[in-house]
Amino acid sequence: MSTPPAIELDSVTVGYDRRTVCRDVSLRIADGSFTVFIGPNGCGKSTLLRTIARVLRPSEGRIAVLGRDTRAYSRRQYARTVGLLPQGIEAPAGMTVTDLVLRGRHPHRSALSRWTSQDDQAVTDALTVTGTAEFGDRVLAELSGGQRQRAWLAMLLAQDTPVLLLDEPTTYLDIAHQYEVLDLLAELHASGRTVVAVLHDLNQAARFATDLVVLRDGRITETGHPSTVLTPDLVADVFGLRCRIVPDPVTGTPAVFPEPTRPHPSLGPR
Ligand SMILES: Nc1ncnc2c1ncn2[C@@H]1O[C@H](COP(=O)(O)OP(=O)(O)OP(=O)(O)O)[C@@H](O)[C@H]1O
Repeated sequence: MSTPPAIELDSVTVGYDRRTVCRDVSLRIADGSFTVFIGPNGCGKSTLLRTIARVLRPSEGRIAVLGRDTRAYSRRQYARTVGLLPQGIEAPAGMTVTDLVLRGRHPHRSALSRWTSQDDQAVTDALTVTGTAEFGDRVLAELSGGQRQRAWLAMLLAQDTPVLLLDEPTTYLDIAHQYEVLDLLAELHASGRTVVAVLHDLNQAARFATDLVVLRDGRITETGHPSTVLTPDLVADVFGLRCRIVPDPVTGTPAVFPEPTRPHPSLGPR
């Protein structure tokens, strides 16, 4: 029997109050893929990710995760299966990094169960790999944006789910920490997890994704491997940007170089 997709959307329509954002979206995200959603601001990337995470409820259509309708999961079962790193979340006042990461273990424990060595290990590992152990005792509100982002990522890792959804996980991070996080996601992907992320940087998307999903105006316009999807025509069409695409000298994946959007004296004649 073939493996079911990690995530399957069947004619999903979703939005806010009476405003529809994504209409009739169907998509299969392969189990074990590293899928990246790209598209212009406001096209519905976060909305779709939050719908998969069950934060938003589709008005039409259905979503299945690991072959099972998402409505059939209990809250706890879903939190053990799908982890979400949302955008712009606030932690409760006074919460420390370690408190936050401990919360990642909640779905794995019942009210009566004891804290196990497995819980301990998951928390320690999450703090270590995200480089947050050194400020584990500090209050989140007093950290820099990048430190806070890594703390939320540590919580997600402690949750230890087979499916990870990440909405712009590199926001606030300096370039070294961006690549550390992306390399960490690549490692999680290599260990068999399904990673689905929203990224704005097309070069990073092309470097890390096994599959790109291109959205525009709440609809999917293209899906596939970055080397076939990412073309100058697609970038012009979807983002309205003229560009050249050359192989990334490090990885050979497509790298996007924009043409100037207005005359720029320092560029000289070409
Ligand atoms: N809570 C909300 N209530 C009402 N409308 C919303 C809400 N959140 C988002 N929207 C609207 O839904 C549309 C899609 O937003 P969404 O955040 O999904 O886009 P996005 O592709 O993730 O954008 P960005 O790249 O700017 O993060 C936008 O027009 C936005 O204004």
